[in-house]
Amino acid sequence: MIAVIDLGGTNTKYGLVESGKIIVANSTPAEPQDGLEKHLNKVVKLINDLCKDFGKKISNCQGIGLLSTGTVNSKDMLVLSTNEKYDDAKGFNFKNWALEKTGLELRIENDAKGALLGEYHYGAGQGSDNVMMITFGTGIGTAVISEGQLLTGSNFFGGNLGGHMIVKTGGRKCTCGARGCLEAEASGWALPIIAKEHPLFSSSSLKNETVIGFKEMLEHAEKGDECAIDIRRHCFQIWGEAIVSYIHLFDPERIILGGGLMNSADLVLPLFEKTIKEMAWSQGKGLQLVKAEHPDNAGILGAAALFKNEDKAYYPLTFEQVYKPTIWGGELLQKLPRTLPESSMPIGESWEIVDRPDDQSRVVTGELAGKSLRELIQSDPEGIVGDGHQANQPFPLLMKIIDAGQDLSLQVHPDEETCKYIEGAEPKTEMWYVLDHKPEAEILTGIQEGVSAEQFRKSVNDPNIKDLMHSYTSEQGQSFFIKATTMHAIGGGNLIYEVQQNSDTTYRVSDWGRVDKEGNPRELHVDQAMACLEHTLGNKKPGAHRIMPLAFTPLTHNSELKRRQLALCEHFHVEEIEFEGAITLPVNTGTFQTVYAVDSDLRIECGGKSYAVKHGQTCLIPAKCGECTVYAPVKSRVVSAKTPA
Ligand SMILES: O=P(O)(O)OC[C@H]1O[C@@H](O)[C@@H](O)[C@@H](O)[C@@H]1O
Repeated sequence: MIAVIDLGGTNTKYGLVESGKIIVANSTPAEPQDGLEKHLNKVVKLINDLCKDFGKKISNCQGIGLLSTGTVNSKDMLVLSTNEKYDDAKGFNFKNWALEKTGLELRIENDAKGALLGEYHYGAGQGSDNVMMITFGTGIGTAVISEGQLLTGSNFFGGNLGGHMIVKTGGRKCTCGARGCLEAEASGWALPIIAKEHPLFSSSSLKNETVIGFKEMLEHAEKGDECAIDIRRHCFQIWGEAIVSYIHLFDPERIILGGGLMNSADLVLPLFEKTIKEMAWSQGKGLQLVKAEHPDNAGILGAAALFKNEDKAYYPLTFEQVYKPTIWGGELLQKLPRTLPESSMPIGESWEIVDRPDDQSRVVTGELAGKSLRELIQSDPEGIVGDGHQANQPFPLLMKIIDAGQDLSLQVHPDEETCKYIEGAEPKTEMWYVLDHKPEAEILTGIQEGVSAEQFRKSVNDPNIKDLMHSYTSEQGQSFFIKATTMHAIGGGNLIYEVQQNSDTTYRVSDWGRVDKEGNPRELHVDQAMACLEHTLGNKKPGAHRIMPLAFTPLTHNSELKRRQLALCEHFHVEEIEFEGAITLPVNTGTFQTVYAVDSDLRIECGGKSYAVKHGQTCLIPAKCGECTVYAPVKSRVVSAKTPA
């Protein structure tokens, strides 16, 4: 979502835009007399009020897109001159103001260029890369896009000052200081002057009008008023000739016409077309003359389009796996359609999504291929992870597949509280989803009720310590919630999908007497484990946190779609979705979401493109990704994880 401000001469428009759609827009009178900063602060407050309706704050936006009258240096975010509006805009540090006031990045552009950007991306300019826009309003604004780029020039007014093209040598004095500019000879602000100076004005019906604008001039001419007819002839001649000059200068494929004059488009367009035919090079062959599609809101859309480049980069991301050989690794992973690396020890873990100092997921497909998850988060934390995420914060979760050829150690992970007392410890709550298992494979989780911490510690070298634990026979599709400080061990013969807090802290109490080829045992961490345990047992919290499979709950009329919640805690929300055909994932939830393909290859459609997710692969849908539809050719399950709302 982008906050937008269009500082006009009379009114300031403001609003919220998401993916080229105006969510809400409003306007407030411009107050140049009170100074720019005061006015901008007021507008920020108004935008914040709009955000509240969506349960958000302005700081949740991706940035502020701002349009200003006058010449705008869009590289350094400065207004260079305003031509009599908001004198104090010149030299004002818009960038710092936005950062201090809202914490947001700001982009700024001239208003006529902004309106063209709006039409180019979301309106009458779509499909052409050589477009000019002319806005006939109080003044006459122009902007040019040539080969897909906004024309800038050496002083940022390239293509922008079409209203100040001199059309009459030694003509009327213009607001810009020159004489005979198009604006001075035929614009909204010049019309009353032109009328009053006209020799027939004293006998004209225009004399009775309090305001003489395009509308009045055209109406009176239509009724046969001689003075209005002559002014109309004069204006159309000048405008038509100016357009011919623009065609000769910029060679556009399409000219978009906007502003108040276009309320009479049916009259105006044929007259312009006639002049072009008579006077333009090659009679303007192939040139399209069109009316603006967003007469009132092109600026609002264009201000948001200043962030468009960042907007469009996201799509469902798949990553290279990071493999971890372990002493207990197995061979169930080999059943998945993937090539495993050669290794002297069997692969125990496949890290599917990871952002840790020593291990990084790297994107495999699309224009972000090769980028690490860290790089992506650093450049757009909220776009990848979700609202409020900071660039220096790691991805909150870690997803793994654990291939247990043998029993893993009997172990425990610390929680936030225990980590305060153990240097370097990181909290780790995890959940498991049994993907596959050998017959008789087991899971141990939770110490039996009534067993004291002391009794447990005395048994750490006893092979029968298993008897002090709850044990479960593995079942495909079964899930376990392993809250930090819960003692557990994954038994040999299990293939497990794990969603966990981003941590690598494990305290082993027993490795079942296992040694490596050289006869060395792995390190144990009994003291630290007991510190975690005492916390649990001391508080007499239940030891086991197994989540029994819940009854399937159909959520839609489509009885083919079944969802069940696997784990819901402060760190993650994991669910299993079973479906055949297509499901559309919710968009703009303020968080990323991951999709693991449990049973078959999947296809995800996003932004008109199709992305493959192989059976056994995890796909990350960034927070600011567009709408995604997941297709499964046959009845399939996915395990989807996200951070809770
Ligand atoms: O310490 P070992 O036995 O290698 O087991 C370590 C593994 O334990 C599992 O229960 C999970 O928590 C994994 O995330 C972890 O990597």
